[in-house]
Amino acid sequence: MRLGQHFLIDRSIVDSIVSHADLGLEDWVLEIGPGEGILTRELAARAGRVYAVEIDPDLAASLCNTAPNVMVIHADALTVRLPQYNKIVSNLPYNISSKITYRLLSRPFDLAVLMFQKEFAQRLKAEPASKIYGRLGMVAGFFSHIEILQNVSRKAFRPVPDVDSAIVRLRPRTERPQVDPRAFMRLADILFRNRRKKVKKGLAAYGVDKMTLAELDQSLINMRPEELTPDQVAGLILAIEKKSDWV
Ligand SMILES: C[S@@+](CC[C@H](N)C(=O)[O-])C[C@H]1O[C@@H](n2cnc3c(N)ncnc32)[C@H](O)[C@@H]1O
Repeated sequence: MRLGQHFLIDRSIVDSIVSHADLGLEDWVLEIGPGEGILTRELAARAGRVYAVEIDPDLAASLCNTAPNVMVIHADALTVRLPQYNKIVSNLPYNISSKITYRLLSRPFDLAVLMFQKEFAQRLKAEPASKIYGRLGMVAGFFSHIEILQNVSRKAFRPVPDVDSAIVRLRPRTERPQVDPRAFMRLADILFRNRRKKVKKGLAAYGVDKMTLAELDQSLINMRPEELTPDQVAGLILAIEKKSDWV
């Protein structure tokens, strides 16, 4: 389904998502893809504000009178200028899971409770060197602590999708190495475009010259991208910046 319109019908799942978000009146919540508003109404009852970003014009129009503290934004969540929020709570449209996750991870937030396709949630939380670890796991693991809270049967949605789901909680890693988020994203992207090659090949594509490459930790740069932890990648970026005046 093009817009990923599978609506939650199981109230116990709605209650679970909302309770894991630990909401209070001080919270401003971003909801991506409110749909018919089953989650939106519960968020509005607990949080100070809810920004609900919905791409479908009919659904957006029908949500407008949900509650006085719900601001409906009729737009594409991938491109719209996002409002200020501190928590993100959404049953996401699965067709944009990767792109929206990359977008949200690099922006400030206190807590996110999100529903993803189950396999996507597993890739998000994947450990380095595991079969399913890739760019997504590296980037998500750099920016956040990830918990898979609960698996959700496909029967909790109408129409019933072809896949099961999982509720995931993300908390920002305040202790992460201080590298430019855009630099991290770019290097992770380049490394996994060359995932069968050694890390040094990806670094060359990132723009690192031969002299700088020779000064980096050789055991790291001779590994494959999927063997590197997020912090080892961040360490490489810091070392490159230190050894060259190249930013
Ligand atoms: C999986 S449904 C979830 C609906 C609702 N939150 C629920 O739990 O019942 C995803 C929703 O996201 C909307 N959507 C899809 N792509 C979108 C985009 N790029 N930006 C904003 N909303 C989008 C769909 O129209 C749909 O209402």
